[in-house]
Amino acid sequence: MTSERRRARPNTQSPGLLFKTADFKQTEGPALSAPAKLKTVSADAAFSDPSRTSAVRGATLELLDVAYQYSGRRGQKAGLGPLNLKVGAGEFLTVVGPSGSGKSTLLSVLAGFLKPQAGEVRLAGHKVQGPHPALTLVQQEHALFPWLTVAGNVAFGLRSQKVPRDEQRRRVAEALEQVGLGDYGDRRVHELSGGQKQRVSLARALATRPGLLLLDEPFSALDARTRTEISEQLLGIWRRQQVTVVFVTHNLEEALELGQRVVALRGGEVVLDAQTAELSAGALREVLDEA
Ligand SMILES: Nc1ncnc2c1ncn2[C@@H]1O[C@H](COP(=O)(O)OP(=O)(O)OP(=O)(O)O)[C@@H](O)[C@H]1O
Repeated sequence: MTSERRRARPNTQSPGLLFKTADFKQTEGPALSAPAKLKTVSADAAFSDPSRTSAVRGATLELLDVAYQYSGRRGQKAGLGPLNLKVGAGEFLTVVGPSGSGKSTLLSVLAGFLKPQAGEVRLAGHKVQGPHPALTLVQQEHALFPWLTVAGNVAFGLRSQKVPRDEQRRRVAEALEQVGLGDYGDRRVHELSGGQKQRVSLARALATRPGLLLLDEPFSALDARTRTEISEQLLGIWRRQQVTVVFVTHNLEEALELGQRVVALRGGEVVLDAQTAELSAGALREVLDEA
C-alpha cells in the first residue's frame, strides 16, 4: 500500500457523504424481485419503492444476528453465523478466510439471494427481503452471454430495466471506459482474455450504478500485473463514485492493499474485524492460523 493511495481514499466518516444507489436493477445473479414489503419510513421511503431508489443517502448495510445454514446430506450443517456486521456507507471492506469459511455465503446473504434462517439483513435500516436493486453481486463466474457483443453484455441489465436507449449507450460507454475497455464495445466475448472478461463483468455491474458492490473474488483468474491494474481501476471507481464495496478474496495482501477494513471469517464466524492500516499480512495470517 502506498502512502499516496491511502491518502487518496475518501473520508467515509464524512456525514455529508452522498452516493447514488441504483436507478436501475442489477445484472448479476438471479433475476431480481422487487424489495417487497419493505418497511416504509418517510426518511428513506425510496427504499420501499424500487422506482425511486435514485437518491438514497448513506445506505448502511447491516447483518443482525444472522445465521444461514445449508443442510448437508448426512444432516451435518455448514454455513454462516450467527454474526453481526455493519458495513458503513462508502466503506471498502475486504473479507478473507480459508476455503469453506463462509465468504461466498456471506455475500449471497448480503445480496439477498440467500434468506437467513435467523436474524436479518438491513439496508439503510430497512429489512432486505430478497435481491435489491441497490445491491449488485459480481460472482467468480462472470457468466457473460457469448452471443452478445461486449456492449450488449454491459447493457443487458439496463435493457431489461427499460432504461432509455440513449441513456443505455451513455452508461455502457462510461462503464467500459472505467474498466479500460473503451474500444472493446463491438467485440465478441470469445475474443476476450480472461482478464478482459472479468473487466466486462465489472463494467456490467457498474453500468447499473449500484450503491453497494459485492465482489466475490472477481480477479481470481488474473495474473499479478493485470490484477494490480484492475485493482487500481476499482479503487479509482470507488473513490470517484463513493460506492460501498464488500470484496471477498483469498489473498491477504490484496485484502490489506484494497480495503480500509478487513473482516476475517473462519467456520462461518468473524474472528477478526480491523482497520487495514493497523494490520500486516503476517499478523492477519497468524490470526487465521490460530483461529
Ligand atoms: N450449496 C451448498 N450446500 C451445502 N453446503 C454448502 C453449499 N454451499 C456452501 N456450503 C458449505 O458452506 C460452507 C461455507 O461455504 P462458502 O462457499 O460460503 O465458503 P467460502 O469461504 O466462500 O469458500 P471458498 O473460498 O472455497 O469459495 C462450507 O462448509 C461449504 O461446504
